[in-house]
Amino acid sequence: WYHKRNGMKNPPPSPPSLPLIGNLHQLGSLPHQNLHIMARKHGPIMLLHFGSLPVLVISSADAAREITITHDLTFASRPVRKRSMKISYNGKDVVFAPYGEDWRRGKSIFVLKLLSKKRVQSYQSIREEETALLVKSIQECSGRVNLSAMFIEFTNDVVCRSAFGRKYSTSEKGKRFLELVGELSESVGSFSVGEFISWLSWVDRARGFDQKFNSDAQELDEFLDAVIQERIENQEEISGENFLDILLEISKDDVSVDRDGIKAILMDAFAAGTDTSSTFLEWAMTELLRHPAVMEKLQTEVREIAEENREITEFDLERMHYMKAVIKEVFRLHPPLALIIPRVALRDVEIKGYDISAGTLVLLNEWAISRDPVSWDEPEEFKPERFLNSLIDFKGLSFELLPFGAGRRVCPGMTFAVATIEFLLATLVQKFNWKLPDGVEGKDLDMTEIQGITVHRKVPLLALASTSLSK
Ligand code: HEM
Repeated sequence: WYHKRNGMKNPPPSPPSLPLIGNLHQLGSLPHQNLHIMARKHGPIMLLHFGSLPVLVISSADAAREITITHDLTFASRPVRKRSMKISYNGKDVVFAPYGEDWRRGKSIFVLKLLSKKRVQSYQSIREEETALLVKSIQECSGRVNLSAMFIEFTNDVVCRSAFGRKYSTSEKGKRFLELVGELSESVGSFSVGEFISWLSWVDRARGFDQKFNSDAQELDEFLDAVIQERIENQEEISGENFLDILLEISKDDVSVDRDGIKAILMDAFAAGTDTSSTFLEWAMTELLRHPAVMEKLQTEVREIAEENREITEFDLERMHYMKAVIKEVFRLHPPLALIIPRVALRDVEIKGYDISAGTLVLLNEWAISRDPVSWDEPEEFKPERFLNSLIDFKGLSFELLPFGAGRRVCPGMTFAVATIEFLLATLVQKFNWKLPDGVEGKDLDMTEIQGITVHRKVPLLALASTSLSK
């Protein structure tokens, strides 16, 4: 019915669907896992329907290349949805902006001005200071360390200092700001019934979703406005060394970067840059605690390159080849954005012989791609060694590993995120020995996932740390 209506000659295989709701009921609470199961039966290029909206689900490296490189321009846009438009100031940001002039301008600000290699190096002192603070809190913790909570605070502080030049996690207002960013991004990321089935939009209204979303968005807007206003009124505080100062500087010459544009870009940095990195760190420590032999090998490498009490340098990190392999393996098994931020087809196109119509929503299931047995031996096993003599990287050219996406919409925060993650992870294994509390063995560690903005651990990760001298 759907296909006939859309006039498609050869649509991709589709699982059976229900009238009116399509396949929405099959997504469950962990859509990436359920879509993975469905793709095993129907193939790596699969067509679903959310309400009447056609949704293409991609689950292999080969098909991902078609979307992100071969037909990059056709799939360079994001769907225009009510909620994402609201928090992105009508697409004045980068993450949710439809393909066009605003997106291009915003993306080049991220790539060239806020997150260039040189600029990321200039944030090194922030990474060092925040890592030292985390080490200190672990040393002061007499019992179990809640690593999940610590990683969230750490990444929030690193992004906050890089974005605003100061931390907000200590004030009540600041804490509320971070909470709002989390809640709003999560609700944009979830599949709300009313967005796909317009006659059911009363369900969202009746549940109070819309009202809460709008009042949260307003509160967040007021916070950002106040921060910007304060900076404008205290010109002497402008250092030019954080996102806000750089954006204010750009807005002097470029009228298109107005107040809303600045707020939208700042919002992106928090929505896209905090939970992604803390989720990664949480899974990295989880896998190391589950695999003591990998932990030991990593500690040996790190401690040989940077002896115990010496601070690790960026030059040291470059020589830590095993650590880089561990990081790739964690990204492979636990991509923080398991379903890459949705794209949309701008025109009719043929993918591997299948007809895709303009307006189709595209979901790249990175979780499925990086577990595909066609690309990976023993895909469910955590084996960093697989990367030691391999050219596969996560920079967007190896389609079997795309935690940061690829093509025009690739993540501009990769260098920033990897610098933060590498430095913290190396320091944590250099300075401490780790084990699970209460005699829990690695193999018994609860690995249940939960879908928020990212796919993170359902149960917080608790661990015991001892200084590496007391092995
Ligand atoms: C481990 C950390 C991170 C992961 C796994 C991650 C992953 C991703 C992914 C998968 C996308 C979508 C790419 C696509 O559609 O092909 C994306 C987009 C984006 N990310 Fe990241 N990201 C991370 C950190 C960051 C950081 C630290 C920032 C900024 C401070 C950032 C800013 C953005 C922006 C602005 C976009 C939108 C790009 C566009 O639509 O053109 N990300 N990220």
